[in-house]
Amino acid sequence: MIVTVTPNPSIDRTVALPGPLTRGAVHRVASHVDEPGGKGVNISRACLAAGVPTLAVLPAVSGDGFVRDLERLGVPCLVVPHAGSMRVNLTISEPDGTTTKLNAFGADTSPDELEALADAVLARPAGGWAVLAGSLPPGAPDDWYAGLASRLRSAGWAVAVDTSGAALDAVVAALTPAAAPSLIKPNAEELASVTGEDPAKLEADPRLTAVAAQSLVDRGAGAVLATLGPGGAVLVDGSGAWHAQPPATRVVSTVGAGDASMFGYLHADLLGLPAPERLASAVAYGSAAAGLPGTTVPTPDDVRVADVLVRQLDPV
Ligand SMILES: Nc1ncnc2c1ncn2[C@@H]1O[C@H](COP(=O)(O)OP(=O)(O)O)[C@@H](O)[C@H]1O
Ligand SMILES: O=P(O)(O)OC[C@H]1O[C@](O)(COP(=O)(O)O)[C@@H](O)[C@@H]1O
Repeated sequence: MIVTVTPNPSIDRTVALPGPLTRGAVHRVASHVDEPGGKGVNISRACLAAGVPTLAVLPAVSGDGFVRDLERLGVPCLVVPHAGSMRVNLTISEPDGTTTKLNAFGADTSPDELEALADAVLARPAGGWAVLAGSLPPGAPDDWYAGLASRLRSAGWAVAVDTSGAALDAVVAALTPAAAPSLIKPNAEELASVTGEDPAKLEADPRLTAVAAQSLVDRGAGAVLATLGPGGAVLVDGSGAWHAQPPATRVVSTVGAGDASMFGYLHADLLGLPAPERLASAVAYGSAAAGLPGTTVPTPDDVRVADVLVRQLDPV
């Protein structure tokens, strides 16, 4: 079971351009599509495609188009009543795969709404993974994920966190072996921001990434899956460090690649696979997502795990 919590979901609007984007110019779009998105929502959609039981917990105006779209897709969801309108995150997709994202803040949340989101998971019998994912909406305290991760761990959940900025800083500041997330999934920029490294150097150097990731494991994180875009990903846990190189990929849209890699990791974990195979699954899913348009979620048929090259890194 994978329960996802997305406190700041989004309508993902993708406009595909017939040629390169020129700043300041008027463009005619080749196509456009709206999809229900946000990090946990995408992970629940990947669960559905792979037959993994899931529940997507999110705030929304009940019965609005976003919820109807999720229901139409068949995504099991628990919707906490929300007063504001759903944000729209805009992706501009160019024919060479260049992806430009403009992410909105989202509508204000309230303490009641946040507690209802937390209760929705805490009221369930613990089992499997709880995934806390995406930015926090305006009005949420920066340490909301850190506090919820600790409560969920105490209740017996395995907890995965994928966030950025002040919310990620707070998760890292609160790391202790007893209350830390079981998995943190930063990309190079996010890992750099909490370790003081240079993101470009991390992307180019899996060994340096492993050292940065190990510093979070040393402070209590169960494992760190550091994704490096075209450079694949590095996994560090208490037992070792590995790097995985993706298969050759014709990139169409990288939106949702990180969410797909989180799903690939969790799916392999639920199957009881060892660390190198969890990493291979993460990278195969991420790269499959990068080869699909918009926020399209990969299905198991899209994924080429056998083409991912995994190597163990020397002890950090
Ligand atoms: N240009 C690319 N080519 C091949 N695979 C990619 C590319 N960009 C992303 N991926 C795959 O998606 C995963 C997640 O991408 P990344 O950009 O690091 O995450 P995020 O979306 O969280 O920033 C990578 O580990 C990789 O497997
Ligand atoms: O909450 P944030 O950080 O604004 O991110 C939300 C956006 O990220 C996505 O979940 C995609 O994330 P990834 O590209 O990192 O997988 C989109 O669906 C959504 O628009």
